[in-house]
Amino acid sequence: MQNRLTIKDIARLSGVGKSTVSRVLNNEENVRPETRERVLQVIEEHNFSPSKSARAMRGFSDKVIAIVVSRLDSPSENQAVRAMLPLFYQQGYDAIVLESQFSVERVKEHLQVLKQRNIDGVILFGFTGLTAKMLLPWRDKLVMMAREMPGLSSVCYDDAGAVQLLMKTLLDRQINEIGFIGVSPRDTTTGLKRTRAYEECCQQHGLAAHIALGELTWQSGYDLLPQLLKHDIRAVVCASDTIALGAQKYLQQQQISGVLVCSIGNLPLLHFLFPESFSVELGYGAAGDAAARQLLAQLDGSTDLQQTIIRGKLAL
Ligand SMILES: O=P(O)(O)OC[C@H]1O[C@H](O[C@H]2O[C@H](CO)[C@@H](O)[C@H](O)[C@H]2O)[C@H](O)[C@@H](O)[C@@H]1O
Repeated sequence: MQNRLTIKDIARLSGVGKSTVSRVLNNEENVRPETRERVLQVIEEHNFSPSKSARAMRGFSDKVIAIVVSRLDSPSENQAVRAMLPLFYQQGYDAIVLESQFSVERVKEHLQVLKQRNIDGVILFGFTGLTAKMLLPWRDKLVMMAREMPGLSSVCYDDAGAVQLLMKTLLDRQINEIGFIGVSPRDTTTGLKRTRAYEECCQQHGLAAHIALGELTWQSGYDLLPQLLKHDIRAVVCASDTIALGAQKYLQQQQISGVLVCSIGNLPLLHFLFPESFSVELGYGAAGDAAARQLLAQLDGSTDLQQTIIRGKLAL
C-alpha cells in the first residue's frame, strides 16, 4: 500500500506543493532546508519509491530505455516499437517514448534531458540532418533505426530492393506503364533511394518514368495520383503504404478501374480496405526486434557495434 503513494500524496502529507516534492526528488537547490527535511522524512516514513520511468526522469539510473520516434502516428514505427517493448520488459527495462517530428533541435534537446536523467539506452529513429557529432557521444548506448551512421549501431531497411521487388512483380505481369509516388529526395532513404530505384528500373527496361513527389501522408497519395493518371499508367508504385491508402481512395472515389496500386510497408489496414493492392513487407517488426536485441547486448557488454540491414519480402 505504501509503495502506491504518489508524488501528490507525499506533497499533501508534507504540506507542500507537488513541484516542491519534485524539486526534492531532483535534488534541486531551491528548496528551504527545513522543507526538504520534512519532505524527505515523509518519503522515508512511507517508504515511497517513484515508478521506474518517473525515477529515471528525475535522475536515478533505474533500467530505463528511451525510444525517440519521428512521428507518434507512424504505422511503420509503431510496428517496430511494438516488437521492441517485450524484449526490454523481459530484461527488466521500462521504456519511455519521445517524438522528434524530424527536428534535429528536438533530438538535441531530448538527448540533453536523457543525459541529465542518466537514461540507460536509446533507440533513435534517424532522419536527414542528424550528425555524427551529436550522436557519437552515445555510441555505446544507442541504436539508430532506418539510417546508417559510421561509428553507430543501426538497423536499416533495403529501400532500393523493395522497389525492385515491386517493379519486377509488375513487369512479370506484363504491366509496363508504371508511375511512382514518393517523397522529397531530401529524405535520403524513403525519398531518394526509393525514387532512384524506380528510375533505374525504368531506365533498365526502357520504360517511361512518371514521378510525383509529396509527403509521407495518405493525403499526398490522394492529391498526386491524378497527375500520374494523365499518362495512362496501369500501375502505381507508392513509396509507402500510407501514401498508397490515399491513392487507392482516389481510385475508389473516382470509380477508376484498371490501375493497380502497390507499395512498401505491408500495413494491415491497407490490405483490409483494399485487398487488391499488394506490398513489400519491409520488416518493421523484425527491425524492432533486431534493434532491441542489439541495444540490450551493447548494454550488457556482450557485443560490438553493428550495422544490420533487414531484407524485405513480397506480401501478395
Ligand atoms: O507511413 P509510415 O508507416 O510512417 O511509413 C513511412 C516511412 O516511415 C519511415 O521513414 C521515415 O522515418 C524514418 C525514421 O523512422 C526516416 O529515416 C525516413 O527518412 C522517413 O522517411 C520508414 O523507415 C519507411 O520505411 C516508411 O516507408
